[in-house]
Amino acid sequence: MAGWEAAPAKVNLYLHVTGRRADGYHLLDSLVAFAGAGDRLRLEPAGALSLALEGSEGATLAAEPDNLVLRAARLLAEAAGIPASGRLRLEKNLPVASGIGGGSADAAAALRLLDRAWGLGTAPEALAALAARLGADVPVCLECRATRMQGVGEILSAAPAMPECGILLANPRLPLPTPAVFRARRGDFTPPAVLPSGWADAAAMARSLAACRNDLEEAAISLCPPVAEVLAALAALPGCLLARMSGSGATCFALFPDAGSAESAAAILPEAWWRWGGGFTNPPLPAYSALAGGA
Ligand SMILES: C[C@@](CO)(OP(=O)(O)O)[C@H](O)COP(=O)(O)OP(=O)(O)OC[C@H]1O[C@@H](n2ccc(N)nc2=O)[C@H](O)[C@@H]1O
Ligand SMILES: Nc1ncnc2c1ncn2[C@@H]1O[C@H](COP(=O)(O)OP(=O)(O)O)[C@@H](O)[C@H]1O
Repeated sequence: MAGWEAAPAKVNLYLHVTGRRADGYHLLDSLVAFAGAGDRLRLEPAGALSLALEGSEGATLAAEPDNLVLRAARLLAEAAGIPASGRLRLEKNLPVASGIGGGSADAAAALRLLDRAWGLGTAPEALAALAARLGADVPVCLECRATRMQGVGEILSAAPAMPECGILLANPRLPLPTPAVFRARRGDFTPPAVLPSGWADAAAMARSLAACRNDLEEAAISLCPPVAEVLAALAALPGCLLARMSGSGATCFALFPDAGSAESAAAILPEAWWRWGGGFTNPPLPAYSALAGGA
């Protein structure tokens, strides 16, 4: 039986809203990276499909029938024409509804884990299509490594070569639902970013990213003013190279030269906040990659 499958936190290093589709969904351009922080998912042998929640944030999310992990499991089983089975255990460490895609990462982890455990060998493109049906962020979470995301999340391409870099995540423990933030957004659209093929070090990456923005930051602050306090606290940390909000918030991130300085800086932040400091995760996952040109 498979071990723990990692569901790392997704970080939008920049997020440009470039347009809007006729159905109301927003067109995005975003560089997405994955932090060492995350949830974990495990499958144990059992008959009927079930889900048990554990971990520091587990109590905030009931094992309701529409949990994204169960939806992913049922969708995969249905596509394969098999009954969904097994006892899933989700260790929930990421705050819920916080702009770091915990639910999307869990759904993607469920697709990877169950495809393997059920011996399905689903083609990467077919798995990515199932992922897109579960949420706009699930395809990029299936990749699980630094990726450029466009369209509403379905157009994925290789990220610039990422340097060694530390990342700190901080959330004021206030949930912020994604639809409300998109609804509150005002202003023009932003063109897609122009990115180099890679960065020599974290400082060069931060300088380049500083020319980009998160187009949802203003809307998130209007709905949840403490986001501005988190951003100010991060920007003031010694060694901080860039402070910005991730996704639709309320989690904000700060970049540091290395994982050790991000970890030390996290300890300075208020204990009442959810905070994490460390490095990025960038594993090669060729078996599940639907990126043009493969891994
Ligand atoms: C904003 C982003 C950036 O990575 O992240 P989060 O803040 O959610 O982590 C994502 O695009 C979110 O993806 P995801 O969380 O999967 O969104 P979904 O469940 O598909 O959509 C929730 C709702 O957000 C709005 N939505 C979402 C994505 C998009 N490109 N345009 C939208 O307008 C729609 O109102 C939709 O009904
Ligand atoms: N396994 C899950 N983890 C987190 N949220 C989930 C999960 N399953 C369903 N949800 C629902 O999805 C919504 C978005 O959750 P999440 O992915 O954490 O948000 P965000 O992408 O903003 O970080 C939550 O409000 C929650 O009710």
